[in-house]
Amino acid sequence: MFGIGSDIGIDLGTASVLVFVKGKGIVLQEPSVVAIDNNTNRILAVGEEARRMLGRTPGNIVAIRPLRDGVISNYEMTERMIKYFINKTVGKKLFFKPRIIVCVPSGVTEVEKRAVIDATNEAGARTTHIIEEPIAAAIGAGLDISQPNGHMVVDIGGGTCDIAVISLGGIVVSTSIKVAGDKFDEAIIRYMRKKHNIMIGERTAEDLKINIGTASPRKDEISMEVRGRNLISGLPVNIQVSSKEMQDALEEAVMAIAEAVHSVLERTPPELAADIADQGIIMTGGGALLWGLDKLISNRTGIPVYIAEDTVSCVAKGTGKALDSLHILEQGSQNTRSKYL
Ligand SMILES: Nc1ncnc2c1ncn2[C@@H]1O[C@H](COP(=O)(O)OP(=O)(O)OP(=O)(O)O)[C@@H](O)[C@H]1O
Repeated sequence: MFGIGSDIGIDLGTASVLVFVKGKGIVLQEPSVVAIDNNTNRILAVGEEARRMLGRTPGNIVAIRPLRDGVISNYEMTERMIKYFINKTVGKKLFFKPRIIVCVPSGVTEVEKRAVIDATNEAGARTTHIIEEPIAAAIGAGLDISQPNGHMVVDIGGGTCDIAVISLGGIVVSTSIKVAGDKFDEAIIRYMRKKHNIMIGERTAEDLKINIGTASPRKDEISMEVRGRNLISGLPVNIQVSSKEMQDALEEAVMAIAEAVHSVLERTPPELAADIADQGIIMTGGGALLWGLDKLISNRTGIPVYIAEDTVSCVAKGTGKALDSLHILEQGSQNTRSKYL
């Protein structure tokens, strides 16, 4: 539990929730999962505990991911999850209420933002501000976005890939596509079924992606052995998979991301495009670690691409850093402001 009144930043992600407390850093990182009893609608567990229950529960208990594909798919559960994580961080009895910034996926609507603000206020916040994911990612990557200078951020998470051009603290051009880490895993599962007649699970697909996944050709081919179930015999089998195969499996998904980056650049005002060409494109989020994705985007756009340091916690760190500028946010309209400056 933390210093009463400490300001808090929350990265409300599709895959996980990270909580940042001013002066302490990241204090909580848990999966965005809620387990409920279907009969009574009572919450049984949240976060890591709920994820451990996945696949190990009787029929009346279900584990829900309240945020899916970068949008809030279950309103009530999202509210309850936010309250749970805030209480876990600061405790229920607050003498001085904290100010809280919540970073929401970019696909979230104004109505959903309002719901997040209400839930956060109800959980004990003095004031709540919403910050958009690309802005938080840019701040977390160490960019000075307050200047009249164009930066391009490509944040690839689990559910969405958010591409934004930022200048003077605001988003000038952006897009969000539902092609990111989860879609890479699905593409690998489909490939294994079609090419090898083998069914593999999500965890195995993610292992393949992380270990031998490839977005642009590798000089030295690598391979990995995985276990799956043969769809014809129904029996478990081991199979050797190569990085070239992974490149084929992932081609469509990674090209969709490269095309989306290209289309945002086409819509970017010329002065800002020139700044980006000089400084390069910054990639953040776990999906940015896919081997060769930086090179693929660089080849498609002709602009150098850099992966941010500590890319997975960039958004949470950026939300935390934005706490230092709360006074600027508070000069704006209370509780509804979504711009950084
Ligand atoms: N080394 C790696 N190579 C490829 N992918 C990776 C690697 N490490 C993590 N990932 C992928 O990154 C994704 C999670 O990224 P991140 O934690 O940034 O998502 P999130 O912020 O919760 O999601 P969203 O931004 O969509 O709300 C997962 O799909 C995971 O498999």
